[in-house]
Order: sequence, then structure tokens, then C-alpha cells
Amino acid sequence: MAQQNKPQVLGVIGGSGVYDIAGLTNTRWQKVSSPFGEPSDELLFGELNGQQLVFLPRHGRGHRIPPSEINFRANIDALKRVGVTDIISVSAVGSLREHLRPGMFVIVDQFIDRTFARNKSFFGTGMVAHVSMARPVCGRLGDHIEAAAKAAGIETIRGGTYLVMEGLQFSSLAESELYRSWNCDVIGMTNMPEAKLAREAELCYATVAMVTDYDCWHPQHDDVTVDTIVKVLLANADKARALVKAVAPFAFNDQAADQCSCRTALQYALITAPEARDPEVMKMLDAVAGRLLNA
Ligand SMILES: CSC[C@H]1O[C@H](OP(=O)(O)O)[C@H](O)[C@@H]1O
Ligand SMILES: Nc1ncnc2[nH]cnc12
Repeated sequence: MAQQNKPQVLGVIGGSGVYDIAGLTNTRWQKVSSPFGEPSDELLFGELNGQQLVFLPRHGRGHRIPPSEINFRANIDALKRVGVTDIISVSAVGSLREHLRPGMFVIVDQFIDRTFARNKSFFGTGMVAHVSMARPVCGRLGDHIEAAAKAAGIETIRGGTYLVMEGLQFSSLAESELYRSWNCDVIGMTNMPEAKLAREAELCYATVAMVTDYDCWHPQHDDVTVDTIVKVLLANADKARALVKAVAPFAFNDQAADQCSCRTALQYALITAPEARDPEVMKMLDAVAGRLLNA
């Protein structure tokens, strides 16, 4: 069932403060069309140590697109379409825990999805599928990020629950305290439905969450503002770039990648009978579910 001999291509989705990626060679920005609409921006193709890497700024260059209006489906479809197999999401987050201080990096492993105004699936009427989100991030990719961070001397915390809120406004104090009572660790506005769609597209997905603030619950810290977030992001941008660079050799040289369960996430997920499938919907799924539908 594993996908044999598929070349590994690392994709990086850059969040707030990360609108391109330094140190790539043979770079070109290129428009990629998707049946799901417009991705956030052109994709930046480049090479890192001779291996292909594809970068997409989640909010577009210049941070034009707010979280609720990001076309997550087009972004993930475009990355899959150009051959990306593994996605590292880089995201700014607020901390809901005393010990997660601004400047720290967290490799999150769970999400609580509180978003409500977004297209959350590639599937629907005409082709229904239900993938597992029990373990929403790729543990294998998480291992590589952890190893790379260690090698690069970057302090990271492994594990944590990311509460995904709709926004665009930041949380009220009551909401922030509610999420803390749910044992959430960090809060942001973007990693859902991104992680769900990556799973549907059978892509490995892991998040590096960069803590920028204490949201609004900490009695000794000011309530979060964009200004504070940007200041902390700027101070940590080099660290984020160094981490992406350091992960690449680990991710590129992983013999176990083909066996990763993320890559067969749709195997037992499709439920619509072949004769009940809508050909138009199937056409749109050519990249996302091509492994099964074109077989
Ligand atoms: C600019 S502050 C709020 C903004 O930052 C985070 O985005 P991303 O995950 O793309 O770094 C947060 O989720 C909000 O969208
Ligand atoms: N406190 C916060 N709430 C939501 N998104 C964020 N991104 C960075 N900090 C945040």
C-alpha cells in the first residue's frame, strides 16, 4: 500500500513574518493553477543542497490575505500538484502556558479546531471521504524537525495542543481562559483546515509554532497586539530560517518516508460507490486523490 519510489519534495508554508526563504539556489516564483481557485501567491521553487524545495507564503507576499480568507484548499492542492510530499508549516502563535515563552519554538502534535467560516474538505457531494485526524501531524516529520533543531542548537519543545480560532480579532480573556482550561498550549488562526486538507491530500504535515506572545491571560504581560507579534517574529526570523535549512537534509534522506501512513490516508476513507461518483468532482480531485482515483 505504500507509495514506492516517489521523490521526496519538501514544501514550506510560511506564516506571519515569513514571506520568502533565503539560501535557496535556482529560484523562480511561478503561478500554479488549481481547480479549487487561487493559491495565496505564486510558489517559490528552489533547491537546497541540490534537492527541490517549494515555498508558499500563507498570507501572500506583503501579508495581503487574512486567515479567514486564505484559500487553504487551493494552497494544498497546488503544493500536491507540483509534487510536494512533505509540508512544514511555520506559524506564529500565542502562548497559553507560563513555560512557553515568547521566542520559543513548539512542534505541536494536536489541534482543536474552532474555525467555522472555512472550506474544510476537498470532498463533498459526489465524492465523500472521511480521513482520520486522530494524530493530525506527521510524527516522522516531527522527529526530523526535533533532530534538526537539536543539531542547529535551537531550543524547541516537542508536543503541544494548538487551538485554532477563527479570528480575525484576538480572543477575549474569557475565551483565553477557556482554552487554558481545555489544556491547550498555543493559539493561532491558520493551521486548520490546513492540516486536515494536507491529510486528505496524503501529504505529511508538521508545524513549527513560534511563540510570539502570551495572548491576553497573563497578569504580568500586556494583551497581544500585532506590533508585539511582529517584533518577536523579527527577532526570531533567522532562527526560523536556520531551522528550515537544518530540517532539509533529514527530510530528504529518509528511507522510511515511502512507508509513512500519511501517504495512504485515503486508502480506507472513500465511501461513495463508483457508480454514484460525480465525474466533475472527480476531475477536481485529480491531484489530491489521483493515487486512488486514477489507478
Ligand atoms: C499577524 S498576527 C496573527 C496571525 O499570525 C498567525 O498566522 P500564521 O500562522 O500564518 O503565522 C496567526 O494565526 C494569525 O493569522
Ligand atoms: N495570541 C494570538 N492569538 C491568535 N493568533 C496569534 N498569532 C500569534 N499570537 C496569536
